[in-house]
Amino acid sequence: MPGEGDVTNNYDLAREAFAGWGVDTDAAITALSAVPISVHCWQGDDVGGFERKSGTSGGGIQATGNHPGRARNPDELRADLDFAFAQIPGRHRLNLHACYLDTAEQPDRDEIEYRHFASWVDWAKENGLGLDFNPTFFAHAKADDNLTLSHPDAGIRDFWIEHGRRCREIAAAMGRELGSAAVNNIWVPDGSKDTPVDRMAARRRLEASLDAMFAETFQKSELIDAVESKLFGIGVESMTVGSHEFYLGYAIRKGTALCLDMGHFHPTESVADKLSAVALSVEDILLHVSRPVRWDSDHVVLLNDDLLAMAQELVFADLLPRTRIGLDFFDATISRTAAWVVGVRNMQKALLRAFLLPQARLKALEARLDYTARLVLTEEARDLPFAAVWAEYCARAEVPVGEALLGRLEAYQAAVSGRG
Ligand SMILES: C[C@H](O)[C@H](O)[C@@H](O)C(=O)CO
Ligand SMILES: [Mn+2]
Repeated sequence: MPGEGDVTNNYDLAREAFAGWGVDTDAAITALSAVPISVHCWQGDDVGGFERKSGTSGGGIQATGNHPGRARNPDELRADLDFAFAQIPGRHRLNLHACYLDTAEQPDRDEIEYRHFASWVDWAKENGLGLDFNPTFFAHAKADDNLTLSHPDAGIRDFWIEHGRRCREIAAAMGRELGSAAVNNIWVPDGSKDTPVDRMAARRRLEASLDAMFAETFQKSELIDAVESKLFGIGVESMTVGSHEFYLGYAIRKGTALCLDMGHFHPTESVADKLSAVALSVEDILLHVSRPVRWDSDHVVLLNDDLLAMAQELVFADLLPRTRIGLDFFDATISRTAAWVVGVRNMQKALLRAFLLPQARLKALEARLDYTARLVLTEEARDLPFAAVWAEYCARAEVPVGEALLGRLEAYQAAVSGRG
């Protein structure tokens, strides 16, 4: 039965098989164990958050489904995350949105402070996790026009600038407290349903608001600012103010990290291909690993060609030291904890496969234009026993694989499905 096989024996055979290709499996496991994945809190409750008052505007993003077991408060969300992290090998990070504050108070977005998130920091410390952060520029009455930082009304812009400014302070304090820089990622839903006539004015307003928000400087050891582009969203089909070109230019000029979300481009565009291109001009990269199905649908990531290509680029182009890997999907039709576990493990499996490829040999073949040998070896390498190396890594980390994993996921889901 999968998950109960002879892991050690399988691994010994796999180690030999990879050694025949000049690949060191133990080095690959060590490399993988050093890559943290930033796990998005919002998969746990369908992007709801824990504010006591919230607006209706969803910013064009939506979790669909009504599977039982949604976390209803910070304690339930942390319990779900504890469970999920226990099924995932390695040490990771939690990516928190500002609307997931943990307080009996009712601060508006422009009033939030570090103390409203202190319980998350305590929990992260206890569990050896890093934290990342995001201002929440949606689900609020002042975002109901699908305009925030680029709104023509200066009062609304100022409200959101203050929110973003406070989020940077909070993220920097988290980074300081945990001794690991927090990424604070800016995504705004701003755009236009129908064809606008003054795109330039909207983009100038967004740029000026970002500049105001980023005015205060922080140590890079505490805070990494990131900006996230998007092609379009529901309700903003004709123009997104923060398009890819807008933010690529902004990140280059202002020195922020660039966030590439796999769901935010035309379906035939490859984010894997973009990595090396933007890396020549941008120092830090943030990934939102997602799976668009026909649109930015945010499905759970599969171990598919897109993910394998992304991981291979990160490893082969040596981009891992300056890339933060975050996940961004939300599926409410399945167990939310299972969604996390499957998504994170798939990202790790993709990276492991990349570490296990005969990189130097393939690059040498390409450099001497031997595309035939490159093709043959790339295809033959697909038959190597990657699964045995993954199972060994999981065994060393004492996390389950196969049927054993399914059993744990089902048992946890059964335990939480009675939540109201
Ligand atoms: C909740 C996130 O901030 C959001 O998903 C954003 O990153 C995004 O990708 C919007 O489409
Ligand atoms: Mn995203």
